[in-house]
Amino acid sequence: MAEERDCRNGDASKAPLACTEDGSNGSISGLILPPLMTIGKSTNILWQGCMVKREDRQRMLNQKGCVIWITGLSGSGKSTLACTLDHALLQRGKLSYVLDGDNVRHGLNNNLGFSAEDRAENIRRVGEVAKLFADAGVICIASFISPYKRDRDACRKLMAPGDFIEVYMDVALDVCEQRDSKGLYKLARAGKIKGFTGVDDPYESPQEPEIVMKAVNGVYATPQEMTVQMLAYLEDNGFLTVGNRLRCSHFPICW
Ligand SMILES: Nc1ncnc2c1ncn2[C@@H]1O[C@H](COP(=O)(O)OS(=O)(=O)O)[C@@H](OP(=O)(O)O)[C@H]1O
Ligand SMILES: Nc1ncnc2c1ncn2[C@@H]1O[C@H](COP(=O)(O)OP(=O)(O)O)[C@@H](O)[C@H]1O
Repeated sequence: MAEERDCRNGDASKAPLACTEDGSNGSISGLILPPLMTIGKSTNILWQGCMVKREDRQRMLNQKGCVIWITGLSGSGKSTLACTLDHALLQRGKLSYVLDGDNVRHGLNNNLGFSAEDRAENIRRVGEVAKLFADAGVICIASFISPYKRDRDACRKLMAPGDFIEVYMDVALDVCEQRDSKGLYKLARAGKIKGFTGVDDPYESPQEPEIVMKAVNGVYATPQEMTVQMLAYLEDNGFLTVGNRLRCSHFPICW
């Protein structure tokens, strides 16, 4: 006989053992069970909650998790800004983590190329990973070309309003091409790389990014100046302090 379990408390040890074919697990011996869900190709699944919440982690870290999404052409300075900001936050005792296009494509996304479909899937996965980092209370800095507005907007929608900070590196193509730190533009112009963003693949500029990094009187800000601007934004919008530090007495059991 199947053991009866209740999953209402979000406790792994109490996961439901039975379900009906219509996706609900119905009622077993009078227990009212929450409905099982179908998410994409996953059937009969339930959200598993834990006692420790995002707010608790944020109070422990004294910061608010968020996603800083840096978008722009190759060579526009995304990675440089991401790493400089990451370093500055560390020095302030804040926990951040950089997700960078090149790096993520070494592992999680090493089965993806640069077709429109693969770029969309790349950004979808990264958006989900970034959301998990933010849920962990981390300031997640995502640095991706992310050329399509629809894909970026889908990532924004994963987050609570205000927690997705889109930063547009508005750097002219010819400037990026002059920098060409990896020699990729040269290869693209020579026809040795097909579908290179800005050369023979599109880049859709953000319409309403939270922050735009662009030239003023023809001069681009340094990565350090941009980092100062980013820190001010995070400070002004309450991401660097939550006050009310976490205490053990907050929980029913103090370990
Ligand atoms: N065809 C093509 N188009 C654009 N970029 C290319 C391409 N092929 C390789 N690369 C290198 O891959 C880096 C971009 O990866 P991303 O994951 O950020 O791209 S995307 O968001 O999925 O469009 C990009 O890194 P960055 O220069 O840091 O942007 C390039 O080094
Ligand atoms: N604000 C800036 N001003 C001038 N050069 C920059 C700036 N930011 C980055 N660079 C240089 O431009 C090149 C590309 O920067 P990178 O951060 O790798 O861009 P992306 O990640 O967008 O491809 C590197 O050589 C970097 O040193």
